[in-house]
Amino acid sequence: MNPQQQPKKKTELDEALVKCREAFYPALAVSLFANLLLFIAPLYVMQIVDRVLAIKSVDTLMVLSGLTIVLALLLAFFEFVRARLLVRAGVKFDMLVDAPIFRAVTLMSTRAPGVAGAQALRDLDRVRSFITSSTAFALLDAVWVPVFLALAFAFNAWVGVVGLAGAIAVVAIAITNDMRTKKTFGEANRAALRVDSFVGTSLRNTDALEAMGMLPAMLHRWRAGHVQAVKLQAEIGDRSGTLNAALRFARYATLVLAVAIGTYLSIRNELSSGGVLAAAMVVGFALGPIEAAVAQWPQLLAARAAVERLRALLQAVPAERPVMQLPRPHGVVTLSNVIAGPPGARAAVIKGVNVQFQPGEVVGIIGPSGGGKTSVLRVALGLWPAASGSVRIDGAELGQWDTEALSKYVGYVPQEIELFDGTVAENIARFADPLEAEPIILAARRTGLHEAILALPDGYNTQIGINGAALSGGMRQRLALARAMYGDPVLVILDEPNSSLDAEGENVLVQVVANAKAEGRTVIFTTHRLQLLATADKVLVMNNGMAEAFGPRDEVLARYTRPTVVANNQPVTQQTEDAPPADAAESG
Ligand SMILES: Nc1ncnc2c1ncn2[C@@H]1O[C@H](COP(=O)(O)OP(=O)(O)OP(=O)(O)O)[C@@H](O)[C@H]1O
Repeated sequence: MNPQQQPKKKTELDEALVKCREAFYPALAVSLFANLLLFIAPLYVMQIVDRVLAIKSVDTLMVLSGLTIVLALLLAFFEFVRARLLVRAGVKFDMLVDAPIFRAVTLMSTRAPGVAGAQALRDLDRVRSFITSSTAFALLDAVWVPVFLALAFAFNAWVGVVGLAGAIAVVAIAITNDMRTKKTFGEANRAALRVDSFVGTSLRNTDALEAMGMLPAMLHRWRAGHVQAVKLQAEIGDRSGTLNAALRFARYATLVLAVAIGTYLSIRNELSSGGVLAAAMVVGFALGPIEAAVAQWPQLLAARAAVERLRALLQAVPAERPVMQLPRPHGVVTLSNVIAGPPGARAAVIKGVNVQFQPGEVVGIIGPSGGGKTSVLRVALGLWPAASGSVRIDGAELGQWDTEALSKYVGYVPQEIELFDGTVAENIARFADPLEAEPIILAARRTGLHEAILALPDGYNTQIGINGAALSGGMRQRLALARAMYGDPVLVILDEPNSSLDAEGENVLVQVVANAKAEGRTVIFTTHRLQLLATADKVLVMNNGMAEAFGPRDEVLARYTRPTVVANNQPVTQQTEDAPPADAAESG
């Protein structure tokens, strides 16, 4: 159904990030305490070297060591609390965005089929694990680096200068690296996504791949993309290796400088021997978090890219505006001057369609392949938004309807049957929770499936496999029909519902359509076969995205065909030679 478009501004992701940030503040505070406690070690070393060794007091050694161990325990406690806070922040983030992302992924894949869905769910995992990762810890620590540098200055001005110079060197290395890697990183990401998408579509069509020996050609094509992705990853790996080497050098050089300066000051009696050791430790601690944060930079970039992709996804499929609940529709469907196409496409596929379908009316849509039959159904369902004109149900534009509420009154059998991994009952009931036996059995009976389902190994509880793999093509189509007839569908839309049906199945379908009509439902179907078309009150001929003809069945068909007589005495028609848009003349 038609999601209400909102201006591209804040998404649920941004709101979740703000909430997540709030959860970060306590973690940040705990980080400060944890980092301050780190400074116990240099102080301890200084006391030991300068005092304990000088006075040779075992008691002082024991007291100082005991105290330091207690403080180390406190440090461990802070680390423990911080880890828990971050894990909770990650879970909170996930909980806030998982439903909107799943919704966006689902809607996006009906509009632009591909594997963007799998990628988005992986991105969600990536962002959540980033929040709880050692990278997030390093970043939290890095925030306090200025405080440690200030402490280093307080300890000794020269030690502070060395620490500051080291920090500046590390940050400069990181910035240079970021500037050099950013482009390659983006390219590597896009290449990996292209390969993912290719694998996703190929794996869906493995029968054709294997049966027609397309595997080597596909392997060749996959490899080309894969090799490019691997090369780019290797390039990033190389640069990351250089970065780490440069970082290590900067850190060692800074430490050596700190010791050298400390020793020089010690020679001039401005610093004690313990002070020299402590100075090296203070500088090490001040640089540690920056170095860790810089080393984890690729993870940060990957998480940032994932956030951007998720944000773009949520902007493409914005949340619905809450709308007022409307009463059960009667099923009047009106398309007024509708121009539409797949989301994002420049050219219109439906080019100005004006039709109205009434409750209790059966409309058959015919026309040449590519004429726009499926597309007009997609527009009527709101799967494709109207670029101009309007689509109304009972006079209210699709946007005025609550999508979920309206969907209950819609039964749809798509051209490519989509069933979901679960039981027969779950699929008929559209995965309603809890499942109610009565409407499920009613839908099965309406479509003549009840007995066939009972004959399955587990009856209604039979697992049908991914996309109904465990069922025959005809059974899949009939199950999809039962799902469409589940509940109280006011609008029944069937896109070539008989393409996989045998004669018996087709008879059932004709009966289902007749019953739906008798119950006052609006039935719209596309077909290439005559038997089903005979049930239509009206015929819409779609050609080149336009409604070429719309009116009572016989009137419309007469424009394209000349009467003929067939064995079963059905009023059947044949194509005329001059006007052949409707391939409905193929015999069923
Ligand atoms: N997702 C899409 N993206 C771009 N173009 C599309 C998309 N879906 C359909 N089209 C184009 O819209 C036109 C109408 O397609 P549509 O599937 O509606 O035809 P149809 O009449 O149902 O054909 P058929 O009888 O073969 O199913 C075609 O030219 C098709 O290429």
